[in-house]
Amino acid sequence: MQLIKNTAKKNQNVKFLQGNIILVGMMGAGKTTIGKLLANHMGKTFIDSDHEIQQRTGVKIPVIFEIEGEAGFRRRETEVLQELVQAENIVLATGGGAVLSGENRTLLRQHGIVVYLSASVDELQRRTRSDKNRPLLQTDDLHARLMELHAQRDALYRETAHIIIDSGKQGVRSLVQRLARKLLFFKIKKLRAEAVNRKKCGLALSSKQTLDSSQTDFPETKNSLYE
Ligand SMILES: Nc1ncnc2c1ncn2[C@@H]1O[C@H](COP(=O)(O)OP(=O)(O)O)[C@@H](O)[C@H]1O
Ligand SMILES: O=C(O)C1=C[C@@H](OP(=O)(O)O)[C@@H](O)[C@H](O)C1
Ligand SMILES: [Mg+2]
Repeated sequence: MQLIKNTAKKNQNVKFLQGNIILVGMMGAGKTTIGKLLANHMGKTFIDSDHEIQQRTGVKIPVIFEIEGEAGFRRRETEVLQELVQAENIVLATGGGAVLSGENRTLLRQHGIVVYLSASVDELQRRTRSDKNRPLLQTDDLHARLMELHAQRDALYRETAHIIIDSGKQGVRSLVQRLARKLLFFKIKKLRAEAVNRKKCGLALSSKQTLDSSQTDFPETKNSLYE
């Protein structure tokens, strides 16, 4: 009986949370790993922008960096993101540098709930130290490089995200469950804010019988679920 209740509740939540979820964060934050599990948990399709770029070019990311430089990779990344965000009901894992462009940041925020998976530099170092597929991390001093990238990017991830979650403190499965709960609360909060505003707009209309554009704008839900 409990199982039936739980399943019914999960199905309700799945329906309620239709739409895109977009993961941003540093290399090693877990965007690809958590993204796959989250998509499975929420009945969404998983897409990874790096994977997509590799599919389309037929080569691995280090080869793109070698031939076209980082600038060439960034052009491809923007192009692919513009296309991928048009999908519906996906979990999109972006590459760690996607937020470097203002154009990308706006695009991502407009097309889904953006989640910043944050982690300490020590944790990121543990997770990426033996990786050969991240050209920006092929250096003698991995810790210093990660510190530098984190200093450049942390504010951009925060600016882009609707939700921030620390990905460093627990196993991946409980992280996915915690994130799913946060997404649910975020949606509830957003709908409440919209309902309150509709009510306000209605009252303003009946008293003034006018409606200008500032009254129709719903409040930004920006960064409303920080830990
Ligand atoms: N929350 C986590 N806890 C422990 N290890 C993790 C976690 N998230 C990812 N990892 C591990 O870190 C490595 C990098 O993860 P990945 O998903 O590729 O990160 P990203 O796509 O953000 O660069 C992988 O080996 C993965 O298993
Ligand atoms: O942070 C970055 O600039 C990059 C992150 C990588 O993706 P992950 O964040 O999935 O490792 C990949 O897009 C490329 O190597 C550049
Ligand atoms: Mg990844």
